[in-house]
Amino acid sequence: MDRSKKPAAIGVGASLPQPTIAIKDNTISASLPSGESVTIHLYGATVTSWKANGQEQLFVSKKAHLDGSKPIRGGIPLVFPVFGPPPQNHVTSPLPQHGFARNSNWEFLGKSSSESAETAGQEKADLAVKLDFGLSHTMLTEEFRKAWPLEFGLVYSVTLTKDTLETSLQVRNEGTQNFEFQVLMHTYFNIDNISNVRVKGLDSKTYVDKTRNATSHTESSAALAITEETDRVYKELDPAVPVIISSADDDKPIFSLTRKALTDVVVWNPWIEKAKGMADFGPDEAYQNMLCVEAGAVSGWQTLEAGEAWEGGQTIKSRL
Ligand SMILES: O=P(O)(O)OC[C@H]1O[C@H](O)[C@H](O)[C@@H](O)[C@@H]1O
Repeated sequence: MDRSKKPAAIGVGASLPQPTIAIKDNTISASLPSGESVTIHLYGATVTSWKANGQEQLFVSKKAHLDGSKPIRGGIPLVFPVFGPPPQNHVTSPLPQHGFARNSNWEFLGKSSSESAETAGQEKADLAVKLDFGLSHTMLTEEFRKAWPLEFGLVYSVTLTKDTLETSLQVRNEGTQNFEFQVLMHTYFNIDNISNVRVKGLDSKTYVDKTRNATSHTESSAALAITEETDRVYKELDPAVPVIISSADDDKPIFSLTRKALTDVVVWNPWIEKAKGMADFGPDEAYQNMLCVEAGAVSGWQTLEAGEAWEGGQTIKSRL
């Protein structure tokens, strides 16, 4: 990891309340003076808490392993360089499901804060704190390095503002040959009750239904209700158009999700039987309190030439 690229503090007004950072037990937390906070485990650079409007916005299973023995079941695990079970006869074939990023130890590169000059001292909405995390091929376990022997650098940035959480990933090819990758931000949203939410913004989009032998369909619902096991990869979405989790009662948005360079969106809920079957998912009925809406580039492969960089990300707005 090139440490000379550490982020610098920018535009910090000395007299204004500033974000605070706490580093404890392999987790990094940042809080804004207005009360919002975010926590990231270095294991997987997994965001495990995002509090806004006085409420936890992310779902984490009560049985999640937080000791680095297994990818964390909840929050925002980062999927890289392959989504799902790797295909056969591919460079990613020896890797586990969803790759190695979510089960590797990342390093904390530092934080930066910013506040727009026009609003400084008046409107705190623009105060932002950005935490950067790095993972490179030299940091992987020997097993993962053997399984994916390519030279890469990842910088994952988590930015908290009063109303949003942004996660973005930069992938650098530091080797001498091209490589292919997939990436996905596997966000587990915390919801009151699955029967009371709808997913909007998928209407007329083509999706692959992984619960029905990966068959292709076209979404006909403008407000998708989740009433059974759901595992769908929606393709070719305009990243600038939000996908919205809304309330079925009053149609108000609960979360909205815009993306950069991530044109696929996965919608996943394990429902009753699958939830029971996952040893790290609990309690069993918690499938009612979560919905994964995952921004990714997973239906094809991104090709990155030697020396080149790629960047993609998501911005989540909560309880608008
Ligand atoms: O159990 P995991 O490896 O964490 O995967 C959890 C889920 O991730 C994605 O949403 C996939 O589309 C699902 O097929 C998978 O079951």
